[in-house]
Amino acid sequence: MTRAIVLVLDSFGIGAAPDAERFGDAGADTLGHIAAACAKGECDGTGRRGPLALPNLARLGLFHAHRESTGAWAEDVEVPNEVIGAYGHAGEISSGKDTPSGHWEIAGVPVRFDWGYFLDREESFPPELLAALIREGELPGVLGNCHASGTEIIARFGEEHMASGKPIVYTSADSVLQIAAHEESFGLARLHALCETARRLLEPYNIGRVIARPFVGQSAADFTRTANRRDYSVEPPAPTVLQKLCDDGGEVFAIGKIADIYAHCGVTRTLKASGHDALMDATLAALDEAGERSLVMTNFVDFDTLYGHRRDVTGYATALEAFDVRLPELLAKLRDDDLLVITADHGCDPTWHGTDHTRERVPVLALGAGLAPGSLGARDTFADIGQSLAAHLGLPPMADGTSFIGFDPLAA
Ligand SMILES: O=P(O)(O)O[C@H]1O[C@H](CO)[C@@H](O)[C@H]1O
Ligand SMILES: [Mn+2]
Ligand SMILES: [Mn+2]
Repeated sequence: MTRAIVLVLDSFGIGAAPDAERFGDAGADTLGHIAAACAKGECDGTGRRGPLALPNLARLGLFHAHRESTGAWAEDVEVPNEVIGAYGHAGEISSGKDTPSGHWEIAGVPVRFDWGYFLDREESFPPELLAALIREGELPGVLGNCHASGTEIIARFGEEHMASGKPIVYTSADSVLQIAAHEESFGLARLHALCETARRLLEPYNIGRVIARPFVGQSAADFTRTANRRDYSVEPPAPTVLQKLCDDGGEVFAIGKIADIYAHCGVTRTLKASGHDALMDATLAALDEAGERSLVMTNFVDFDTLYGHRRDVTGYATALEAFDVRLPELLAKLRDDDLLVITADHGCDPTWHGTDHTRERVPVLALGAGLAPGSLGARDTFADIGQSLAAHLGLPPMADGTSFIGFDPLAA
């Protein structure tokens, strides 16, 4: 039985990338800075205490990979005597540090072109774009029109939005246009339709994603975003390993945001779930069903959305530890020739300035498929994962990446 399981811990970087300076991110280190905050007791509180405890990820080689990436052990973490996984750290060759670029590169298709960006922090969108959105969406106007953190902007404009019917349109350092609107007063279906209109109007602007950001609540004090977020991504620029597997008769189980991120290209089954426990449950259920030549791929989004962008170090540490506790359930389901890969799509250091992603190297933790425990070293591109998946699943080689299947750390 040849199957592959890829878990993307959204935003879990393990140290600044060599080109981080270009992004204003030199020195960023999502894992390292979370561990340092835990070591100082800054993350003690409800539910957790003390140094960052990730014993299961550690046995797969997480802390070893982080040390190879940064040159130093994460502060006060317990390093296991024995590592069972093949571990490495990978840099990104895609031009951006956004979610689609990271995921597509993981699947063997780096983004070499430059995305369009709305760079101005205020009055961010071209007037003609907003005019078309207002006209086609039959809107009384829009609010926002700036760079913002999504929770902060609904607190700032949510009440005015409910009173006026004007949706909140904002962006970030990513190639993205986001629309926040109240699920009840504006309507969820109407928000989704508006995002589809925006997706069409953005054709000339080369923007990666439109994101619908519905929320509920009555006032700034209690507005809450819901799980009905939807991402409208453009299609990957070339067939990913997901697509190649589908085209070759295999199955791809896309769990959580995965289907949206790949614009539904190369997906045979979509499983939605909200929250990391539900995402892990869906992953385990998919593994029970997945047959020969299946890929099960899950995005654990809360690391990024609830903690990284919110600069919530304690929340991030707590979520990592909760993920680690669930990991043995998944390991118990692996068959001998399954390949498990745990990785990330970019960083989002919760101690960093601003609220954007950080350009970082990501962990590549691999288990199974006859891989010997030990270091896979520094990988130049996330596409090494896609190339390895292609090799493992019996597909022709991808154009990018170097497979680590059969890599012998002792010979390297
Ligand atoms: O601040 P929120 O709305 O969570 O948005 C963040 O999430 C988007 C997708 O990762 C990014 O572009 C960033 O702006
Ligand atoms: Mn992401
Ligand atoms: Mn993000």
